[in-house]
Amino acid sequence: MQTLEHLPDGHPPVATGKVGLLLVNLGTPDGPDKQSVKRYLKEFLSDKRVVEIPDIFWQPILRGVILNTRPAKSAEAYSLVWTEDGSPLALYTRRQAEALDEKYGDTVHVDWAMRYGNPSIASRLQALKDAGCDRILVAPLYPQYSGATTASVHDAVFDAVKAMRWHPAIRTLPPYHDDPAYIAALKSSVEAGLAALDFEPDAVIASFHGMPKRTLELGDPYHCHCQKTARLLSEAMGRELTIAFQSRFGPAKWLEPATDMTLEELAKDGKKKVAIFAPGFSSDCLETCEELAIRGKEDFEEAGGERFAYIPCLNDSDIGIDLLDTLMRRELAGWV
Ligand SMILES: C=CC1=C(C)c2cc3[nH]c(cc4nc(cc5[nH]c(cc1n2)c(C)c5CCC(=O)O)C(CCC(=O)O)=C4C)c(C)c3C=C
Ligand SMILES: [Fe+2]
Ligand SMILES: [Fe+2]
Repeated sequence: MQTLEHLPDGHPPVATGKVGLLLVNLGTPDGPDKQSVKRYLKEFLSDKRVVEIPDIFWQPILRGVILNTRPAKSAEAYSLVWTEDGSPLALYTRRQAEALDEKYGDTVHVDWAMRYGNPSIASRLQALKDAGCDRILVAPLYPQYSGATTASVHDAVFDAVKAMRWHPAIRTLPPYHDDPAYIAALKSSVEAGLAALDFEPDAVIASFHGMPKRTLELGDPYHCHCQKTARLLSEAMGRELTIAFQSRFGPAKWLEPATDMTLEELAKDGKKKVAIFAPGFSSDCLETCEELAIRGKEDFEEAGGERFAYIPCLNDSDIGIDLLDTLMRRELAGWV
């Protein structure tokens, strides 16, 4: 880090000359308890990018109904997947940042943040700034763009810099749903997962997080990005993939087919052995560890399925870190 020289009297010391990289994921509660989950859900579900209903209608439902019922149920689910080092999402995101920081040494200062909960985007951007980073690449770790995820991270970043007198230069990582490096990483990881099974699946399912169907009609590219990822991966692997959308929330219509219904239908159609993976999540999290690996398995077996395998996300595997490295180096070009 350089410190600006020849500052006039009274000017505070200025740290400058470094490049920062901030990995950002969705966010997770501080603990698997009802209060922590309630705090997290309140912040998450009050984001207008996530629930696009005017506050006058939505806040009474959120505060009067959802925050009095969902936290207990969700806390129970979180407690099933919580690790000694915290929530899986926070654990893998931190490890991804540490692995990249180790790779980049002094050239790039790497940190991580969560859109909701801790560590916040504002606090980590300020920490990078304080460490002398005047050029910062912000990387929302979502391969497929959606307003609810990628754009919401951008909102939080630009809200945070609004409070700064001297802005760092900011770059953001574009969606990488069709990037050959991403498709190749998924192919290697899924093929290794399949090769380790002691059965040949009748169906391989790519399960993406769902979104309200209305967002597609309003022009959000998320659904198209998911379809393209699945098509490119299927072509690269030379095998059919079944696409499905998980984690439906609320009464509105969501993208289809739903993962739980797909598992049930496959079992009923005689496809008794399945493998499932979640290409849209760069880290394992509640939605993969609990909803897919635990509940998905139960639902499939209850419907008559016999063998079920969950293939983990890229996380901080060598394949996963190499992918992040490729993506970040490209976006850092000219800065390092
Ligand atoms: C990967 C992309 C994601 C999209 C798109 C997305 C949209 C979306 N999610 C909700 C509601 C919930 N999601 C929850 C958890 C959750 N969601 C994502 C990712 C995407 N969400 C992740 C990575 C996680 C896991 C967080 C963790 O701590 O592990 C939850 C909270 C859990 C629960 O109570 O079930 C909710 C609620 C909406 C409404 C939405 C699109 C509008
Ligand atoms: Fe570093
Ligand atoms: Fe979600």
